[in-house]
Parts: sequence; structure tokens; C-alpha cells
Amino acid sequence: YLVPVVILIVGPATWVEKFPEARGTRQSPVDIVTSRASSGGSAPPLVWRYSVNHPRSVVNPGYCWRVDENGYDSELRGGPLGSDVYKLQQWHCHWGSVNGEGSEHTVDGRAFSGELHLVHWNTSKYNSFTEAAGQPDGLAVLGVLLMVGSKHDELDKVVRLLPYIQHKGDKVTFSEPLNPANLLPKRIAYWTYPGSLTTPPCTESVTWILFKEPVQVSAEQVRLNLCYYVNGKNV
Ligand SMILES: NS(=O)(=O)c1ccc(C(=O)NCc2c(F)c(F)c(F)c(F)c2F)cc1
Ligand SMILES: [Zn+2]
Repeated sequence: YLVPVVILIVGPATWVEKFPEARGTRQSPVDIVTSRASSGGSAPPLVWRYSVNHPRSVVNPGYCWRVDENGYDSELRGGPLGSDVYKLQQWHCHWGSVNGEGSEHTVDGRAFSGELHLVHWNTSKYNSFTEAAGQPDGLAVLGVLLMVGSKHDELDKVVRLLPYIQHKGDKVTFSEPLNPANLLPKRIAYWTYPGSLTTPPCTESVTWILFKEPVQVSAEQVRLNLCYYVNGKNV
């Protein structure tokens, strides 16, 4: 007898219907095949400066959490970014529903427990994040791979607020000093490639800069992230 096969297509496979960009030639995330990465050559150093003492808001956008920088000053320049200066707009994380499978990028096929994205936009060329998000050199995202290990104190300033944003759209503002530079690994070696937003509309406007060294977060911090927002649902 014929078994009725219903293929429920949700997630990335359906994005191409609604978002033509998702069919593009520079889609993220990707698997980093380390043997095929070229050496950096004579690229200038990557330089960043973030302001520490300003109010930030943590939002539950429906997947994971996002911290908005609320327009306060910051700078990212150098490396693959040519002579343009980029400004931090927001940072957010991606966690998996199963430990060890949360990252978006993989390295030689290996996934990590999570991945932090610091999203910057090109203030040398564009007048707003929204405008920059539509341009091939509009955005630069620093990617930090997260692995289970020791507790991350700077990240904990956000993790401890998660119980207050358990539902999609929830937002809490905090003014505890926080330095986004402390979210980055000690060694700043990175891979870089021209890519896209990893969520719809998957616009091909991101220069990806993925640090090679993972950053450690505690198992409890991963559990808290998994508990409070998987796909924006209070689980
Ligand atoms: N995971 S990631 O690749 O780092 C990523 C970073 C930012 C965004 C984002 O800002 N989305 C909303 C959003 C857009 F998708 C736009 F295209 C736009 F113009 C916006 F203004 C905007 F807020 C999505 C994914
Ligand atoms: Zn992201």
C-alpha cells in the first residue's frame, strides 16, 4: 500500500519562495573548510572600540536574544573592511535546541554550542543601518563561536536578564557597564568571507569576520539560553 508522505517544508527551504535573495551566490552561514582558507596576506589589523557605560536593551526578537546599542558610539575598521568605518548596531546569539549544535557556521563540519553575532554597519558610506543592510558592503558581522566551559562573566550580564524577556517582543533596558570587546576571544585570528544575513531576507550585505578561537560559556549559561527562548517560545 502507498504510505502517504507529507513533506512539511519549513525553515530555510521555504525562504527562497518569499525572499529571492536567499537564492543568491553569497549565502550565509557556510562551513569553513580550513584547508581551503588562504592566509590573510598583508591585510591591515582589525581594530575596534566600543563604548561601555550607556543604557542597552535586551530584546526577545522571537529567536534567541538581541542587545540593541541604541546608537551609542563605537567603531570597527581595518582587516577586510578597506577604509570604511563601521558602527555596532546590535549583537545577538544563536543557540541550538540540542547542546553542541547551536552555531550557524561550522568549522570543518563541526558545530559549536552557540554563536554570538556583533552586527556593524558602514557609517562611512551609508546614513542608516536599514540603508546599509541592503548594500554589498553595508554590514560587517563579528562571529564568535561559543563552547561549553567556564562561565562567561560579561555575557552573564545579559543571561541574568533573560527571565524578564521570556516572550517574543519582551524588552528590558539595563545600564550596567558592559564592554562588547570582552565578548571577543583573546586571540583575534579570524576567517572572513563575503556573505549574507543568516535569517530572512538573507540580504547579501554582510562581510563576515568569524574568529577562529571559540569563547567559553558555562553549561548553565547554555541551559538558560535554551530554556528562555528557543524560537521565541517560553520553553
Ligand atoms: N544572523 S545575522 O546574519 O548576524 C543578522 C543580523 C541582522 C539581521 C537584521 O537586522 N534583520 C532585520 C533587518 C533586516 F533583515 C533588513 F534587511 C533591514 F534592512 C533591517 F533594517 C533590519 F533590521 C538579521 C540577521
Ligand atoms: Zn546572527
